Amino acid sequence: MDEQFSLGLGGDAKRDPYNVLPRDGESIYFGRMMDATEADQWLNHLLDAIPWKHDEAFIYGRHIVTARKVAWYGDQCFEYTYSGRTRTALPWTPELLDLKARVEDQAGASYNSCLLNLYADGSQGMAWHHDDEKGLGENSNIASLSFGAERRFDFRHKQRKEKVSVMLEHGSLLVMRGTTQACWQHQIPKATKVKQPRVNLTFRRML
Ligand SMILES: O=C(O)CCC(=O)C(=O)O
Ligand SMILES: [Fe+2]
Repeated sequence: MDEQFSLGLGGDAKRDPYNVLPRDGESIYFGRMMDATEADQWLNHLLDAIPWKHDEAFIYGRHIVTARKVAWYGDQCFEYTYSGRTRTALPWTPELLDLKARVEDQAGASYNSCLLNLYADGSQGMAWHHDDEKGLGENSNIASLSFGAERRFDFRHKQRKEKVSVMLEHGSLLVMRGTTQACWQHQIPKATKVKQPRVNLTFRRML
């Protein structure tokens, strides 16, 4: 083929959004929402400005402290309880509202809360789970924005045990919707070669 007609996808080429899941739900990977320079600025801002804290939980009566750090933001004084602890959301900052508006624009949905996760390096991950906090309702729409180290995100079908994965790039967006949470679990596996931090924001709508 003539070179001028070949449209190969280069390293940074923009791909159309696609559904990562082969069945039973929609998890749309939009790829990068911004260029690397802007994504770097967001990563630095979030690392500095968010009051990161280890998450605590009571599981089978035992006090657990996670390696990963978290923060929770939302519309006025949201409270939610999981693993035996009640948390109160911090009020939105102008910067988080800016990110939220851009995510809502891409996702075509609106959100009123955000859980932020900080993985210091590849020794930290998140075990298999689905997001089903009581306040989320059925067929919840969750938008996941990632900055920093590229990490693999795995889905596992609850019945069929089938697995699919997507690499979450710096500045990228993944939107989980439809029956994703009902039919699939997800995880961030540990990745021992990764030495850089990663920040993830999951925008949600609490009822
Ligand atoms: O860090 C991620 O990409 C996943 C976060 C996640 O699954 C959650 O917060 O429920
Ligand atoms: Fe999750």
